[in-house]
Amino acid sequence: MAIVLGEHQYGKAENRIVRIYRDSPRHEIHDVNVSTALRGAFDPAHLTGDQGAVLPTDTQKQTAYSYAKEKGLTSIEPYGLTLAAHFVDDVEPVTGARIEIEEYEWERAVVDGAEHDHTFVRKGQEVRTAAITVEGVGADQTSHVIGGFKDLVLLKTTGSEFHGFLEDPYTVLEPTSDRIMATSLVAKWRFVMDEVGDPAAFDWEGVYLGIKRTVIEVFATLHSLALQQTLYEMGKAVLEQYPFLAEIRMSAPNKHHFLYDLSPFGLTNDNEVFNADDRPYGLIQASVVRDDAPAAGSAWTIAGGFA
Ligand SMILES: O=c1[nH]c(=O)c2[nH]c(=O)[nH]c2[nH]1
Repeated sequence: MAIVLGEHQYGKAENRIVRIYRDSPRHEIHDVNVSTALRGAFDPAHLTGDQGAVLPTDTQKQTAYSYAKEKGLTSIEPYGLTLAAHFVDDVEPVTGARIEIEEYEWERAVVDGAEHDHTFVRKGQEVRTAAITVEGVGADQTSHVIGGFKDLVLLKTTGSEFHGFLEDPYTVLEPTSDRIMATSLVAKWRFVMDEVGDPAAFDWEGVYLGIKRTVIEVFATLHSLALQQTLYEMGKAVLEQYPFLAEIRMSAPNKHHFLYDLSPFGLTNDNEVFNADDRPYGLIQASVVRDDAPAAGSAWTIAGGFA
């Protein structure tokens, strides 16, 4: 029996980078949280404490900030691709890099009925995400981009049913033909990089907004028989809209709203007053996949299963 070093990676987590474009009086803001992770032959650092191959996490941080200026930071996907490719291409021991990014959106403050040039109000909606993996060198190099969002909180007050489910001795849930449906949606979609083409010329912003719009439209307009059905229809609509997406993975907590019992007060409750239950929550997860899509390779892989 021998005890050996397993998979490992290292990097600087959660670099909170705010990039301002101030070339004109109308400033632009990009507010992101960037995590880097480098993979390669870093065994000596663990086994003997030899740092010869280790590019410090501090250097990774400095590079992430510097690239926000040097290479620009507008769309998070190409920024992540450039940063990941730099670590793999220019830092000898690095064979793979994964960059995870969250973006916090700001909207312009409105002053005297007009959008302000340099004052912003944080948007309370979803957080945009990206996970970029670059591996290998030269002609063997592969790049993966997963776009996404989390915390997109959606609620509809009708147009949702849940009945006809399997019942056993422990089933107490009443069927319903009219309920509130609410979730805080997480979605991640995988780009087919050959079809994206030049990342610098691709419309990352338009695609992001288009996916979000489609997801919201399906949630609103589909008369839902279960959150499972809603997820599938959302994913299908997104893949139909964008042929360069291979798959979409979604995680949807079912934020239960239970009708509150007002009968002790002699009141009827015709789907008007609910208790918004915090936990436990149903957790519905589904992926929707194009069956001829290229294999995912390491696009989703998190080394060592580290969270
Ligand atoms: O949309 C739903 N899907 C379920 O699987 C489920 N289970 C449950 O108790 N409520 C719901 N709602």
